[in-house]
Amino acid sequence: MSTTFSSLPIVDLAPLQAAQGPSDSELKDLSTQLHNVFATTGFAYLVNTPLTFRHADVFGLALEFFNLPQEEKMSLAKQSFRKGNTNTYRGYFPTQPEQASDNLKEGFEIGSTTSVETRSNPTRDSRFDLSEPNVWPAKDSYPSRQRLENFYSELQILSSRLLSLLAMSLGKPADFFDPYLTDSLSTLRLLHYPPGETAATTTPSSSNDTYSRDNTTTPPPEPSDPVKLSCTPHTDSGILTLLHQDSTGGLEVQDSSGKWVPAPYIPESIVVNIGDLMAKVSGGRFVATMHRVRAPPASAISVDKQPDAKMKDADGSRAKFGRFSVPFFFEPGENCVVRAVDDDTGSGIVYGEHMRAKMKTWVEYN
Ligand SMILES: O=C(O)CCC(=O)C(=O)O
Ligand SMILES: [Fe+2]
Repeated sequence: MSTTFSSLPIVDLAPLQAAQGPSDSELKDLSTQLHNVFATTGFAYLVNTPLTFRHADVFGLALEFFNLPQEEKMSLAKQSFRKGNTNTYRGYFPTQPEQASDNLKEGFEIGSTTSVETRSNPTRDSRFDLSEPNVWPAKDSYPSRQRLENFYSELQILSSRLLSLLAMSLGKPADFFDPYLTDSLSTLRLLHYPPGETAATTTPSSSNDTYSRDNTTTPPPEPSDPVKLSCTPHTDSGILTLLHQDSTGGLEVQDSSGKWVPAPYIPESIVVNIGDLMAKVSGGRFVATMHRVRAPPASAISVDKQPDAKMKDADGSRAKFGRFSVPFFFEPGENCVVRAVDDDTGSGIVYGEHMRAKMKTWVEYN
């Protein structure tokens, strides 16, 4: 049950780093901790994760992409942004200030590196191919492709381990959700929020026009508290989200009373939250919490970015300014039938159909 809170809990994943693996009692303890945070705040920080990527590595990968010339980024744009392109689901999306002044972000998304041919029975329609291959800049423009793919794999493995712990916490065997992950559609997204002067002052939008797999819903009104947003209030739609945010700040999470609680930067931490799908699968025990991002101030340049040699601004790119974040949306396969763990009625929803229906309401696909 969602609760009030004034800060997010911290879950220490150090036991997952042990060479000999966690003990049974450590696993049980982690499972209970995760259950408790996801049943209350729905959001937590993870520290001492087993990832080999440090924050500087992660934001280096993002900066290298966003510092590419705009035309090169647009050559990777999804079809809804560049008609001649064939990629419908993976690739680049630019900021769209004319569509949503409270949703100012550019992004680059990749899915699994498993080739589509090896995937079982993808259901395609003419508009969106959820299993389409990734698109990439030329090798010498983006030498970090392999590292980004490795990062995706590490995040998928970590998410799977967390999902096993959640299965245990719901009274199921650790491998209960393994079938969900056949041909998983997880997405790794690099995000850049340009500095605040371009973001309009706004009361939070009631539009559903987020550029993402986010589920944007109407937040409670805040007439006395107009804020500049660059990511409009939403819940995420999948199983879990693992978020790397830089030190700019601005992420806020809504508690059950409607209050927005800051989720400030904690060095080397990952923010984790439950998506709509996992809230449903848990039979309502876990909560998919609303969150948003304040527009970064015009002066925003976080310490993570400063020492990087790639900061040179040859083409006038302003990518070094603003906020960077890297969410990983952990999602099941397209053909996965999703139902609540204790629901024996046989009903369920096919995840791919659910995603396609949702995408029709997102501005980037219309
Ligand atoms: O940039 C952030 O910190 C959050 C992004 C987010 O919530 C999303 O992309 O779903
Ligand atoms: Fe989100």
